[in-house]
Amino acid sequence: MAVQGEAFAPSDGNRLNFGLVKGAVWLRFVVEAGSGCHEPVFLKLGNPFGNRVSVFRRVQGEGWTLEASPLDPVTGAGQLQIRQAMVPVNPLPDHAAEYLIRVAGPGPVLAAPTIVSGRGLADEVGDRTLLGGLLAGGIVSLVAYCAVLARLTRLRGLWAYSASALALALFYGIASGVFDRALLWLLPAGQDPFGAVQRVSGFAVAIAALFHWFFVRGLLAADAASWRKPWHAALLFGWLALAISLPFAATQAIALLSVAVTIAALVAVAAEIAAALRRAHPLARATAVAFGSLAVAATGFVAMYLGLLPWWPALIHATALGVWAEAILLSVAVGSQVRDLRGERQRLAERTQELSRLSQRDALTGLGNRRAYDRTVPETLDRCRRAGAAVSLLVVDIDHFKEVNDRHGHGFGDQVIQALSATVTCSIRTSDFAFRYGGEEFVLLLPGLAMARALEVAERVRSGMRDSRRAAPDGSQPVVSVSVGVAQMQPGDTAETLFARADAALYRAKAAGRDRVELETGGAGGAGAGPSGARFPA
Ligand SMILES: Nc1nc2c(ncn2[C@@H]2O[C@H](COP(=O)(O)OP(=O)(O)OP(=O)(O)O)[C@@H](O)[C@H]2O)c(=O)[nH]1
Repeated sequence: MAVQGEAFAPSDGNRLNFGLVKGAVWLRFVVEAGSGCHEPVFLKLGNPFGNRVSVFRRVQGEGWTLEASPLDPVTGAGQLQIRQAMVPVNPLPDHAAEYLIRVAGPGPVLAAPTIVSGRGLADEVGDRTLLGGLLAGGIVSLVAYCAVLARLTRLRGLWAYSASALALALFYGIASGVFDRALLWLLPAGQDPFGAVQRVSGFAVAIAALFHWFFVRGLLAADAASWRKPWHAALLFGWLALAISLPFAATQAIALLSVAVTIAALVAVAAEIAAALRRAHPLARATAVAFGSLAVAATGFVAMYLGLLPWWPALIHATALGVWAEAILLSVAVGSQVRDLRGERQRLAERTQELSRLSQRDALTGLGNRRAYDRTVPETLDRCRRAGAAVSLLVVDIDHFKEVNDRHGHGFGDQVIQALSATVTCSIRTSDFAFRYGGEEFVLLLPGLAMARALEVAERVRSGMRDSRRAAPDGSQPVVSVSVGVAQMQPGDTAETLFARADAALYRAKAAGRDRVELETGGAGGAGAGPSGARFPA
């Protein structure tokens, strides 16, 4: 290849691409004498996969000399990078110079020679710094994003996703040369940087694929804990241990292992998605589309790398786009799942509230049941005691209810219970409480009412019940009466002692002939401490 003076102008028009060739590629070019270019010009051998480049130079009339290896980062004085051989091609004013360049590597060889000016080279370094910045920013934001999402959704698999993204970023960083300096710095003296590039990138892809599998498992697994099986961790740590011993391992073996692990992990991901699709997991389809887009791009990239497809740099970006497409699709899917979960939580909260309300209601009368009684009475007594307010408790029991049932049937008995409930509800204020304590026994809790007013309420219930009539199945309108026992809270009273005194009063009302109101006769916890009993005969 002869480089003419006018062809020195760096432009994309000078880009030659020899594609992927197995073995070695030899390039020969001549720089003619006095070509009149004074700006430093370089032949850049784009060589993204870390092949070896040797440059031989011959000035007119002399023998071939091996240029200081352009791949030696030390002697290259900043012009040489691991995968970019920069060969200075400025012609001598009087002599033509001839160059022979050999590009070779253990795998496919790519040689894409480009003429760049010194300024172009500086721009390229700037571009690379920008790319490095974007990559670093992208990684940090992706990890932060995954952390926030993981916290919000409690989907642990998202940590695996950010680990996968980190590993993939490592691959891209290495493939694009962003991490060259770091890699050279880390590499023990005497180690082959090209082999290291291949091994580290192979490892990075395999680790990305492994973490991807963990992520998809975490996302789609039927049993949330199953993805954390110990052998997953063992696999991962085994792999990391291999990665640590990287510089000492054989390149070919490691490359093969990397490919095997990558393929196995990708097959596992596909199997996971297929199983989730069969189970109709809500995220299965989005994951299939997302993973599919990444898989198509990555397959194209690998095919290109293996020489099955023509070299097309855009495919590298397609893989990056695949990653982003996956990230976006999964975000949308996870977001919609979060929305569904929020809705579900809201519905559950409402249902729980409803159930808790129902669990404290008596089905026949709609009044508070025994559970509501047990919750409300101690609380109310406490509140009234602290406020220094009086509180009275009434126990109301239907007289001869067994007889009512026996004579007129249980249906009619139920109607009587409902009638008592209605009478009770009409006789108290909204701030009072009424409970169906047991079968035909009701309890009224009247905060703020002392004995005299409580008696009035009790009497209202008793007379109201007596006056209310309903037709029995036999056409008669039997009178159904109730007996009431009344007690007022005394210092030291508990719900139990207060109830016991009201119940004792009720017992006396029953004993005295029923259809009457009886007051307590004892004080808190026993006899003699309270107001004296009173009787309201029918
Ligand atoms: N119809 C109906 N009957 C009930 C219900 N709950 C309890 N009972 C009945 O109420 C009756 C209560 O009878 P007892 O405890 O002997 O009392 P009583 O017959 O009212 O006699 P005294 O209380 O002494 O006047 C029983 O026959 C129970 O079956 C209910 O929800 N519906």
